[in-house]
Amino acid sequence: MATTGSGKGIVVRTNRANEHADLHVSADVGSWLPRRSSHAADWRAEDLLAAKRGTTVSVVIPARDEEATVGDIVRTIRRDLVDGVPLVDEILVVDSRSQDATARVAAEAGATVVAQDSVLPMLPGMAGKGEALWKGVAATTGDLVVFVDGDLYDFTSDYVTGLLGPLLTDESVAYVKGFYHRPLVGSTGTDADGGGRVTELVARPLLNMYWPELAGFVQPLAGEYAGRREVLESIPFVVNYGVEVGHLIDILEWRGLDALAQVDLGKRTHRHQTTQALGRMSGQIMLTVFDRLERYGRLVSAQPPATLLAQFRRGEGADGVEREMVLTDLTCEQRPPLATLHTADREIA
Ligand SMILES: O=c1ccn([C@@H]2O[C@H](COP(=O)(O)OP(=O)(O)O)[C@@H](O)[C@H]2O)c(=O)[nH]1
Ligand SMILES: O=C(O)[C@@H](COP(=O)(O)O)O[C@H]1O[C@H](CO)[C@@H](O)[C@H](O)[C@H]1O
Repeated sequence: MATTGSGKGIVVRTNRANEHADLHVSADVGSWLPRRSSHAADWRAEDLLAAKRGTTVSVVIPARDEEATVGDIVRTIRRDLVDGVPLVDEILVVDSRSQDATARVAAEAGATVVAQDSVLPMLPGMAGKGEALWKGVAATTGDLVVFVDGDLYDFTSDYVTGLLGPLLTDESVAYVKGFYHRPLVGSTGTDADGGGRVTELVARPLLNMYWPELAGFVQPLAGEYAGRREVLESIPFVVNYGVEVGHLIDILEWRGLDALAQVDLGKRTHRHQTTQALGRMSGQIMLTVFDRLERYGRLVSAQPPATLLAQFRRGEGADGVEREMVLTDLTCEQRPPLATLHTADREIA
């Protein structure tokens, strides 16, 4: 493994599998990394309060069946950043068709709670994380919007201050992604860096192939990120798990790499989905990437990709296959930029 310093602090190692020892990311990525990467500890809440100067902040937490974790997340933000250092003006939990006590737990913890389908009710409701986020932007008013997943363990409020730092101190920054070490917590133990499976197996390779400008993002699918409202209301939201990759590509294409930043939030532990669920997530992300490849003219496919995913699991079988077949429609449904909705429609948000 060859090692070369980029001259900017990050150590670059070249994988032994390559004969070409002169591999390197683009000069744009090399200069973006030190300029637009920071650490949560760089952004103290007291300093950000001075920088706030009337800028309002909303935190949006998408939550589907998160009764076990959403309460602590809300309480921590309220304690530290509402009652403590008043950086946050609004905490909204979007109850995403939960079947458990998510709404009650979140409300008891001090959040405003909306049912996903009650926002913009004149529109037919849709399922998915991106739908919850889009409705969350519609139902809040903050100049800056911070997104925090509702399934986090060991959440600390410096996730929020870290994400707000670049936005409150540099008006040229439009959107900030968190990054972290991502343990994979299993029944037999924890793999310290085994999490982010869809990131490593699907999103990172695709983004490096077609948008190498984004190669510097340590966690392109991070569920913790923040943006300016005028940006978030000007881009479409993929209604499913394609929402994060869609945002990154759309903002890069619209505002350029320098409008994007990332902040090291330390470690992130969350509830993991099954491999089959991540298979469906992967399909949604791939269809979002293919949609953007066509949209931005980077690839023209002779035949559009199919959207039906067939998966197999133990169960009654037939035709010699002792498995159940599970079919999922992965269609990349999208919500339009909120700014394109008529004012009258918005007033019911
Ligand atoms: O239809 C959905 C799917 C997910 N989520 C929420 O979005 C966050 C991230 O989803 P999930 O944990 O399923 O994704 P992962 O982190 O495993 O990739 C969590 O707070 C979920 O409760 C949601 O609000 N609606
Ligand atoms: O990053 C990933 O590979 C996936 C799955 O994470 P794990 O393998 O369960 O740690 O998690 C992320 O992806 C989703 C799709 O973008 C986001 O919505 C989640 O917030 C994020 O946790």
